[in-house]
Amino acid sequence: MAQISCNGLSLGYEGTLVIEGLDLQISQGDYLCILGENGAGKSTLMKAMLGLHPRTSGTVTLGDGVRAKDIGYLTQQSDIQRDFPASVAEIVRSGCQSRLGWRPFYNRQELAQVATAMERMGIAHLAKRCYRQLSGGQQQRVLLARALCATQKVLFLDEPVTGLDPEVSREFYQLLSTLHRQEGVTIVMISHDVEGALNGATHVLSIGQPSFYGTKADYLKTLAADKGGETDG
Ligand SMILES: Nc1ncnc2c1ncn2[C@@H]1O[C@H](COP(=O)(O)OP(=O)(O)OP(=O)(O)O)[C@@H](O)[C@H]1O
Repeated sequence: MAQISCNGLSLGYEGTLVIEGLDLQISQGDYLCILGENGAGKSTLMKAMLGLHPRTSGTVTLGDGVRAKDIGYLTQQSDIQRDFPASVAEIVRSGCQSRLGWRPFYNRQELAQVATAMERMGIAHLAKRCYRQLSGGQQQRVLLARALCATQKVLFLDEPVTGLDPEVSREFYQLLSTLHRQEGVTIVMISHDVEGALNGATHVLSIGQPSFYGTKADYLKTLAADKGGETDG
């Protein structure tokens, strides 16, 4: 059973459609890379799958025990977020917030989860540091640890390596691959860094021209065939 299914999904803003009739199925252990030009509708699709953007038509169905609040979401960072005056531990802890309900404090299990997430992301030593004083790569690790506190199942990442240098990006992809391979976390990532992002991916969705949805192996075959066509012609 799929964790997330989109059927005939169309999305837009004020009468303008950005995505039309999309069919998609994401299952446990998939690593889906979403590609497309600026403005193609990638972030809008991610928000719609999280229930944060209204559908124009079609359906988004969550299954296999996944609810929207079980999805860890690492959004594109704005300058205001980068400048947030909180400690690393506070930011990571806020990943548990959706489970707090009316409780005023985090429980022992949640605090243990926060500590584990920081260990796994290699940022435990930064716990008391102020978030806005960290480097871009450290900040992304903090946000990934935060997203991990929200989920053990599914991670959504919107352009997570934007602004990071190639070495730090590589480390970040390695962290994601470890979560994917060793812990079976489903990963859905939007990226403009096609080469880096495709490395660990199992599936590709390309929105716009050319559009594609399928396994990475089939995507690479399509690309090779297109290139062959170009040289033949
Ligand atoms: N709040 C909004 N109101 C109106 N139009 C919007 C709004 N947000 C996005 N759009 C438009 O919808 C289209 C899709 O935007 P979206 O952010 O989903 O694209 P994207 O593929 O994620 O782009 P990028 O790669 O630049 O992040 C764009 O043309 C954008 O201008």
